[in-house]
This record gives sequence, structure tokens and C-alpha cells, in this order.
Amino acid sequence: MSRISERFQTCREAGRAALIPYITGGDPSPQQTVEIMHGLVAGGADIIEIGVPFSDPMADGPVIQAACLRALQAGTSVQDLFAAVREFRRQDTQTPVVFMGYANTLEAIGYKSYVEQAAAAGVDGLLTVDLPPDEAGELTGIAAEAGVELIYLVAPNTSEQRLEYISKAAGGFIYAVALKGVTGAANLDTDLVAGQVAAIRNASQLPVAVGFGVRDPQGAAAVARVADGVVVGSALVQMIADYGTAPDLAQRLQDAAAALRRGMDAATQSGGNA
Ligand SMILES: O=P(O)(O)OC[C@@H](O)[C@@H](O)c1c[nH]c2ccccc12
Repeated sequence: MSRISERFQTCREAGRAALIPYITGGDPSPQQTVEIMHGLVAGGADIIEIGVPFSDPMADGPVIQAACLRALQAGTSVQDLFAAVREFRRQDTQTPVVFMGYANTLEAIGYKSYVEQAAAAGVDGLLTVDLPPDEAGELTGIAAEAGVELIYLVAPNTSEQRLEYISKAAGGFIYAVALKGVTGAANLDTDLVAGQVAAIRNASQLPVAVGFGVRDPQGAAAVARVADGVVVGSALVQMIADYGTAPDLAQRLQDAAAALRRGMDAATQSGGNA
């Protein structure tokens, strides 16, 4: 069983939703990424999503765009991020790591080389925003061979037919984008999210994680009641923007993850995870 499936199973058995923090790799520096990853796990993260910084991150709002810029200015390369995951894996062999990024990066290195290096470093899944299943082509076979799961996004306006199609291609979990627009939005509508998750569950057996617009323990709690996983990105990335040079940056992110964790666990213990 893959590390991602295993983690969702553990969460299901424990009656809780998976906490999936997102940070941009190499922000504020590649060295700090490993420390932050360990901090997030200590705070209760189940899966870590690392953004591969890209100069034109079209799905991202201003907070993550700025993070990409900081990471690139710090000289972050994909190789640095593979090295960061290798380093992380020396202490943590349990927590799944997903690389989120854009096709451009994979194409520059070559799909096969990229996937093999990612797998060797200890990356479990790839979420490539502009490579939907119809365009993943040879990536699908390469990833399957390397044991790397391809995670796909489902938007609020994704048709039922399209949902069926994506479900067939998807691995790991389905990422439900809670709203139209870019990352870092503020208007999460939990009723809409509940309906969206229900529709996805009709089409797929995979766990469903929800992201975009979850920014605090209350929002995380509301999503944890209806989904298998909760992704929080911009709110944490904003802390890196604010405290990037503070010596206790990793501890601050650990505390933020712990607050999200508490909110989510309180919600699922009192309200069930149906
Ligand atoms: O930032 P938010 O609103 O908390 O959303 C999560 C998101 O940041 C993370 O999953 C992500 C960052 N960039 C992306 C691009 C596409 C899909 C998802 C992402």
C-alpha cells in the first residue's frame, strides 16, 4: 500500500481528517524547508504538500506568488527540493510528501528523469496543475512504474462525466478545489463544499481532500466534518512571509498546524466524519 493510502486509512480508523499543509519549497530558503516540514509534522500534519517554485504560477494568488518569488530569489532549484526531501526522509519515513507544481518544470527535466528523482528522494505524489489526465500522456506510465501517484484537481464546476474520467486516472486522493479562482481566497462556502465532496464520492473511492480558502481552525474544522483531508496553504505561507527571518519560524508553523489539528479533531469527534 502506498504511503498516501496508508495515511488516509490511519486517519479513517482514528476518525479524523488528514491535515495537509502546503508550503512553497525553498521559501525562505531550501535549508529551512526541511526544518519547517518537521515542524508541521510535529504540529500534527498528516501529509505535506510542497510547491515547486515557478515563475508564472497561474493558479496561485498573491501570497503564494510572492512565496515562489522568494524561493527563486533564494536560488531554489528542483534539485534542492529533492535534496530537502531526502534530508527529511532521514528522520521521517512515514509522512507522505506531495510535490505540487507546473508542467514546465517537469518538461525542462524530462518526465522520466523528474519522476525517478522524485521517487528516489521519497516523494509520494505529484500534483501538476496544468497536466490534467488528458494531457498527462506518458507521465501516467512513468509515474506508475516509479510508484508515484498522480493527484488531480476537481473544480466546483467539474461535470459528472468529467469527474468519472478524472477518477479513473487519479491516484492517492482527489483534490477538490473549494472555489473558482486562485489560491488564498477568503470566501469558503462549506455547504457548497459538502455538496462537492458528495458528488466526488459518487464517482470515486479515493479519499477526498479539500483546499483553497481554508485559513483558520474554524474553516479547517468545517471542512474536516465533510472531507477526508483539509489542505491549508496561503495562511501558512503568509506566516513565512511575516516571520521568514525569525529564529522560531519552524516552531510558529508547528503551533499553527497544531491549532488547525485541534480544530479539526474537535469537529470530527463531536460531529462524526460523515
Ligand atoms: O492557499 P490556499 O487557499 O490555502 O489553498 C491551498 C493551496 O495553496 C495549495 O494546495 C496549492 C498551492 N498552489 C496550488 C495550485 C493549484 C492547486 C493547489 C495549490
